Amino acid sequence: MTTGEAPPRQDPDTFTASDFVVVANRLPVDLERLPDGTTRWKRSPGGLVTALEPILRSNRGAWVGWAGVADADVDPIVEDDIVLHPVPLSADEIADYYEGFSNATLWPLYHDVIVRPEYRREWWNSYVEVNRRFAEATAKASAPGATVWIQDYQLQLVPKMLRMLRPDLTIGFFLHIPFPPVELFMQMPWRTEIVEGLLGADLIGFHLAGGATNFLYLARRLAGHQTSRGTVGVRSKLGVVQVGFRTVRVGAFPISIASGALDEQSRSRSIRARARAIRKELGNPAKILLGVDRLDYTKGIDLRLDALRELIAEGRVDPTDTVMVQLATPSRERVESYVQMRGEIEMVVSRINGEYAEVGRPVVHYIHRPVPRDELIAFFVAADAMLVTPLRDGMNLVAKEYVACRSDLGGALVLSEFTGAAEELKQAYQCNPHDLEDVKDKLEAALTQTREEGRKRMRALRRQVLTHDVDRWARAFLDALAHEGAAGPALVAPAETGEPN
Ligand SMILES: Nc1ncnc2c1ncn2[C@@H]1O[C@H](COP(=O)(O)OP(=O)(O)O)[C@@H](O)[C@H]1O
Ligand SMILES: O=P(O)(O)OC[C@H]1O[C@H](O[C@H]2O[C@H](CO)[C@@H](O)[C@H](O)[C@H]2O)[C@H](O)[C@@H](O)[C@@H]1O
Repeated sequence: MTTGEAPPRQDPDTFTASDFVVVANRLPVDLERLPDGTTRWKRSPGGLVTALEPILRSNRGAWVGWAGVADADVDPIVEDDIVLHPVPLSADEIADYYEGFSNATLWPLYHDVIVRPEYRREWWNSYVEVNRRFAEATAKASAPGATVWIQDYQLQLVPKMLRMLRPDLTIGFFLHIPFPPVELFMQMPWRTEIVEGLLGADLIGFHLAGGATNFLYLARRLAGHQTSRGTVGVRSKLGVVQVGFRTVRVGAFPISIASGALDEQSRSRSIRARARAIRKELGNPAKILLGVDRLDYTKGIDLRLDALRELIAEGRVDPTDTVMVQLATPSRERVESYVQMRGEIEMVVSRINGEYAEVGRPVVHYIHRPVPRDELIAFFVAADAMLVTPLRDGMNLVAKEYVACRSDLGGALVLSEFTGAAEELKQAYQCNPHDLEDVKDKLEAALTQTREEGRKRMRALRRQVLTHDVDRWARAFLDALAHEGAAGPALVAPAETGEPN
């Protein structure tokens, strides 16, 4: 999407309702207020936007979402054939619904309680109120019989609210973050409301089969519905929940990237030249390590830095010819756990540089701002090892982007077992991020692999990423959503809940 300038405005009374509507907390672009009082649009952060933007553009649909700043009273706009419907949020709602319930309650709870979730009633009330506003905006934006695809943990009540407003719609829901183990989900004071909110959809998608199975168990136990039993397949063998006369289907659909387009971009002469220039600017080190993340405590940025520091201290990595680049997009900067984590990461960066850098030759280059797309691709092409070490991550598109950019079969991917991507990218150097020795060993293995070993692994990784792109993900989900429920598997009554299977 073109950004940087004010997009054309559209009279709110003249836009037509759409047959295909995506609903997400954020629009694909954020409104930015400049010091001189003018505004402009810039690409919003995160993998959800990376994945969905190309899909919506090719389907000429509508996108309902927040413009990223408080009280943005913006009319619907059209850009690249997508109608954008901004949903306004007040400063209090940003604090309570977005920073509070979404990112200080749900986000840590669904990411294995890496930090302690806070359960506050005023945050929940705001979450309900904002979900209602999204449901109403979506009802207005949708043509009769339209297909609506609701995204992610910020909007888990919208499926039920929307169904009550518009029973004519076909409603899909996709969760981009992990769905937690049952025993963690049971902490949530509003657990039944959330399960029932999601069950307003016709199809509920997760990245992994495990999340779908956990949800089926909760639909029996908390909402008292009959469900199918047994494993859910990947892009196949959906689970079912019988909600009165409605059948809700539940499945695993691992998300991906526009890998073909990225592969092509990364082969361009200008990107190759920029990758060489980056190496030169870094002082022509023998090895470049790269991290690319939103600055989030789930991403394990601190532990990859700890691993590097210990490898240097043990003489296993030479700081005079190894450079690490950590690109970190600012994220959720007013949430306390994010403030604290930023301080900790910046301390480790300074510590490594304090101990091992020479004047003009830092060991770790840390850039705390988003990098333009072409520049990011050049970094992927330049990096000898890509470090993806989250403690928990729904998918992690960065891992797939790196692989898509390595048509030269160079480079090596170090990948945490606790990412969704690890289920598909088996030939990466997979590590347990809770075991620092394991992270160090895998990092060292990645840096010392033979050329042949590296090529073999990268070839296999590329086969996976190039054949399973974001189009295939969207097609699998939308085909399943369109499919008129054929006879499903046998159902289990709520009384027989048993253990999560
Ligand atoms: N510093 C950065 N500059 C530009 N883009 C970034 C940066 N960090 C991450 N991104 C992009 O944001 C997306 C992150 O997606 P993903 O890895 O799935 O994690 P998440 O959605 O949790 O942030 C990727 O498309 C990645 O290229
Ligand atoms: O909107 P923000 O609060 O700034 O956060 C950005 C996005 O982060 C999360 O991304 C997730 O989706 C990716 C694509 O499916 C997945 O690869 C990654 O593992 C997830 O963390 C969040 O889920 C989005 O809603 C946010 O927009």
